[in-house]
Amino acid sequence: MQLTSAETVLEATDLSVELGGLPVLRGISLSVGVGETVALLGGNGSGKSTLVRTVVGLLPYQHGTIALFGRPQRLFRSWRRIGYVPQRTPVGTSAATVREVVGAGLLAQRPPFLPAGKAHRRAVTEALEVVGMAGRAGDRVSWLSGGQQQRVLIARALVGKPQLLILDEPTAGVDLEHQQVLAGVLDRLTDNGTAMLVVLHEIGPLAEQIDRAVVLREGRVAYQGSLAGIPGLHAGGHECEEPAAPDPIGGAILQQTDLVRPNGSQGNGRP
Ligand SMILES: Nc1ncnc2c1ncn2[C@@H]1O[C@H](COP(=O)(O)OP(=O)(O)OP(=O)(O)O)[C@@H](O)[C@H]1O
Repeated sequence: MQLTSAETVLEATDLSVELGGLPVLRGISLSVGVGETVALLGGNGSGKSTLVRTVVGLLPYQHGTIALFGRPQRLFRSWRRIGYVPQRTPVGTSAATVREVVGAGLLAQRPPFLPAGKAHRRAVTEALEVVGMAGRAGDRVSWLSGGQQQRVLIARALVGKPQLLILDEPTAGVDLEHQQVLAGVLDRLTDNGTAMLVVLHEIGPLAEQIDRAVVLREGRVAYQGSLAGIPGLHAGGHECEEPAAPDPIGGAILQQTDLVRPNGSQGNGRP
């Protein structure tokens, strides 16, 4: 189904999530429109993965609403319109080939009990070409490095040509060259109207295409606005020239160390 550019693809309103009886997300409101790229930032344990996992229905929420393509999440059935790359998933023990893993991203679009047809195989090859892994299509994923496995998972999310792409730290463990390739790919997708919600620790080469940043702190939205408006943010080594005053939401003051630690070493734990 075609969407007009005015449409909101994802809208979360006043969302609260408890895990293990403790609040993890509190009063989160966030939206992503057609062709828009929203970066989700924040320190370790601030709730980024919990938010995206809740949006894709992997975790329940206790309060608020989520709408996907204009429908309440509980009534939403067109999951093929959404591509999701979870945070660094170990696939190292799997005997599946690269082609099979990427092809799994098309299962929902294939008639049951029929072998993959030409169009299916072409789509898989194209998705692998996008991430520079077509030459490894027949290899077991367990033979690949962590960064290569990550690129395969990105291909799996891309293969169904989703209209909303949710990526949880897609560049973690991916070398700079392939981060740049990925940035180019995502840029072309947004030009074609794909909406993106991307969890990032380091902005890196994706900085250019981020339309809006949402910063979480202790399970709340601490800032929402341009990347340049985040004080002291280093976007892949490029310091913002004139960091504007933050637009704190909920009175939170941002600290750079909360945003761009590459190795996730500082944990502020559960809010
Ligand atoms: N299943 C769970 N049960 C209880 N607590 C959980 C569960 N999953 C996550 N948490 C807690 O929720 C908080 C937020 O975790 P989350 O993984 O969303 O953070 P994050 O911002 O993605 O962190 P990171 O940048 O380190 O990946 C953490 O304190 C975490 O311990």
